[in-house]
Amino acid sequence: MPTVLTDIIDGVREDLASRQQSTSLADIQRRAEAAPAALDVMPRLTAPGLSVIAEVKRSSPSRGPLADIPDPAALAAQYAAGGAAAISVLTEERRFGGSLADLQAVRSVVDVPILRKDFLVTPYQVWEARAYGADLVLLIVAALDDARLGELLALTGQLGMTALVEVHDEAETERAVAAGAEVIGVNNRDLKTLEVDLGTFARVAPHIPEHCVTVAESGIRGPEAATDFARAGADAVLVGEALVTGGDPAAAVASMRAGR
Ligand SMILES: O=P(O)(O)OC[C@@H](O)[C@@H](O)c1c[nH]c2ccccc12
Repeated sequence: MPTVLTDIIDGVREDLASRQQSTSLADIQRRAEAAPAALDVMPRLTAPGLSVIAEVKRSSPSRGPLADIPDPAALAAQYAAGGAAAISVLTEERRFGGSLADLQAVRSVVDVPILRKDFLVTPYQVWEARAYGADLVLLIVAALDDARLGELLALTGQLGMTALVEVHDEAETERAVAAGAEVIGVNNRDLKTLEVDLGTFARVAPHIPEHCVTVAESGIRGPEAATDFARAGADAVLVGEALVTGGDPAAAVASMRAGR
């Protein structure tokens, strides 16, 4: 049955096919191997207090255009100044207005770990993430079967990166854990319908084992909400819209970190 998620992935696969025409897998692998080693995000995510993963996000299918962001590197530098544990850069073009050029631009100015936020369904995209300087990749359980999830998770580790494995319910959490996920993000937004239910995190988080890092994602408006998620078990929050639409991104990140 087609869902918003399958529609997005259809577009992602088309764009991927055209990139693969101009850059072979061997070429992208060479670039990945020549890139400086990936940064280890784990010490930052397991440090005491609430970590903030701050997102560079221009628009989204559910909310439409959010912010122009003519200079994603400047925004990322502000996030870093506010103490972001990692910076998420959307690279999906059609629905989120992102690009690999944004990832590259952010990489050139910050030395905090960077997450490639996209709909990764093939090994090529994982190599590509590393070639453009990513330290983490998003793997969405709802978009992958068990074999693919395991394959992409293993490749991510081989390339020295960390996977943020995204779930939305208990069954997906079990699949993520069985695949060996170490960092699990609970998305409050259902990617099949785009609806946000802020109660999702509190329902799903108890099913995440203690040894995993737990991230609350989507719909987090401010420091009070961040504190609520921390109390409900989040080690980190992933925030986009509230940071790109608020006045002072560095101060906004800092205030969310204070919520613990
Ligand atoms: O802008 P928000 O509501 O703060 O959400 C950020 C992030 O959680 C959201 O962008 C996101 C979570 N999972 C995703 C998967 C694909 C694209 C985007 C996302």
